[in-house]
Amino acid sequence: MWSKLSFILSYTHRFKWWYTGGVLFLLLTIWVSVTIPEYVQQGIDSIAGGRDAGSGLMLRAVLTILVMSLVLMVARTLSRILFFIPGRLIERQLKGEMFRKLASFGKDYYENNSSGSIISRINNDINGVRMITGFGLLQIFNIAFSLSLTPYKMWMMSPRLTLYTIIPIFVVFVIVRFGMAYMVKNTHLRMEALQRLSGRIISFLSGNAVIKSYNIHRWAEEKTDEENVNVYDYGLRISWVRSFVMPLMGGMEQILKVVVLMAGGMLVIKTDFTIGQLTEFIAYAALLTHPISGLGWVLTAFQQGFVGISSLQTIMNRKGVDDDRKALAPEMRTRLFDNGLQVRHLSYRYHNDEDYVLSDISFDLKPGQVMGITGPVGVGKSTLINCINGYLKPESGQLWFGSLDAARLRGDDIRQVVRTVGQEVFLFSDTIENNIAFGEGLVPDDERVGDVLYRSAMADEIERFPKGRRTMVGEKGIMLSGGQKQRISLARALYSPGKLLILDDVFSAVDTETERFLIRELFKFRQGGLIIISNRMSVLERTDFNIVLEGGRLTAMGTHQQLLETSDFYRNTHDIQEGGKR
Ligand SMILES: Nc1ncnc2c1ncn2[C@@H]1O[C@H](COP(=O)(O)OP(=O)(O)OP(=O)(O)O)[C@@H](O)[C@H]1O
Repeated sequence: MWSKLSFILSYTHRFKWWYTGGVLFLLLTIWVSVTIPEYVQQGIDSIAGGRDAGSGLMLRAVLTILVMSLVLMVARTLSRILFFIPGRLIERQLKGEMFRKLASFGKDYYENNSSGSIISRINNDINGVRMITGFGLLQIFNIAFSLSLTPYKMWMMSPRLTLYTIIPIFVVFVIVRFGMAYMVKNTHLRMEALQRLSGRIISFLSGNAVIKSYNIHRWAEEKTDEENVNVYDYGLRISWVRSFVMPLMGGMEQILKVVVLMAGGMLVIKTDFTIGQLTEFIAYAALLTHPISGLGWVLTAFQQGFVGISSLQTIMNRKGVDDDRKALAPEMRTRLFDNGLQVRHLSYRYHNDEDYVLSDISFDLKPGQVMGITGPVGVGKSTLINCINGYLKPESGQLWFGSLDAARLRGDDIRQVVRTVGQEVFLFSDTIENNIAFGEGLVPDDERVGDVLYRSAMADEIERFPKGRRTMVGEKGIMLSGGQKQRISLARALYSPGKLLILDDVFSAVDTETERFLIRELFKFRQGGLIIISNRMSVLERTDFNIVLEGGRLTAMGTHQQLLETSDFYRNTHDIQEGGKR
């Protein structure tokens, strides 16, 4: 509870002057609201007093009510503005902070949380915080002021009549409380169902091509509908409560009026009360209904908001993969690969309870060298390069950049000098040139873009697009072929080169001629080191040396010629490919 309150306070205190202004205008609003009935009473009683005695008084009362109503309107509007804007600003800040935090998590977080559910949960949770810090706080002050001033005024007029009004208010409050508790439970269930639904929809939309090619629309629709029905069911329950509780509020105002009219009417008959006083009392009773219904709403909003806050806190308190690592000074960063890379007895497993994917791997890569990695499928080639580029964290002492232990380096420091073109290419829904140049400033450099497009063997193909390099690639690059996407991804790495370039099987989707061109260009212009994962001999025979991975172990290392003699896997692959050529 306290941690949640301090979470709210840590954001609200940044806007304390907004809230202070809001509270002052709210006080003015409530003071004017409870003062107007006094003038109504004066006006009515002056009418009852007859023309001579009353007309002047009545006119004065009417004018005062008019002025006060104007003040009320302005003060109420300002009080709302001063509470709502901080609520929205806090929502904006929180979304930014959450995005930064989520971006700092490693792969393990995303293995257990689908992006659909993360987005939906965060939106829901942050909405809850906005409700609390905006309308919620306004209501709390509103209720506190109204429930102290209005009953006081009523009590001063007639303690007995005040007690009569409390009974229906209490009954309705209890009903509202139970109704709201039921609503909170269902809102929570609905939120969870919505998260699952968003997760499914996102996954089905990204796998739309598979759904179409296997003609499994019905299966996807049924899966989606399962959750859709849940969202509908819970939503319906919430609507039922709303349809019952909200009219109850309106009803309560009428019940109160009847109670006050009956009990107060008796007082008027006994001449203990004037007609004006009775009208004033009825106005107060009506003023009470809103804060009481507001109380039911506030309790629910806070309960719901607190659930959201604890889920946000879980994310906020989770450490990013690099939180404990110190950033390198900029000059150290740029010289990170100056002494090459040393891998020493590297072993890696994804989870503590699983077998090692990589075992006891050692090799050196000097600046300027080209190294090939080859081996059967699933032996840990991508895992190895993800250890080198800092996405995965090897244990201390197993991977070094000169004298710097990679286990102590931040991933972004490593990736400033190590560029990777992976198997899975991601393109943003933007133009080709922006997809290439996004890492460096907002305006792509025409000449450099042209140069890297040529070196990635994309220049001719792009000329044929209607808008050339300004062609939009569509969601995730949908309008490009697999090979084109890979080469744009290569162009991206060449546009802002690091000191070590890693290519994970990027030649798999290109023809032999394009492959030859790409290799020639890569070797001609390479800066620093180059690691290429490939099983193609045309690539491996041109490197300085290659390593062969089998079953997570390094089974052979050497030049193309050496490996033909020492590695069975290498020789077999060579023979098969040579056989294919004949
Ligand atoms: N995030 C992960 N969590 C758990 N296991 C994983 C994860 N990623 C990969 N693996 C496992 O690690 C092993 C090696 O995978 P990796 O992708 O490194 O192989 P690879 O040699 O690059 O395969 P390919 O040639 O098919 O690209 C596989 O058995 C795979 O199932």
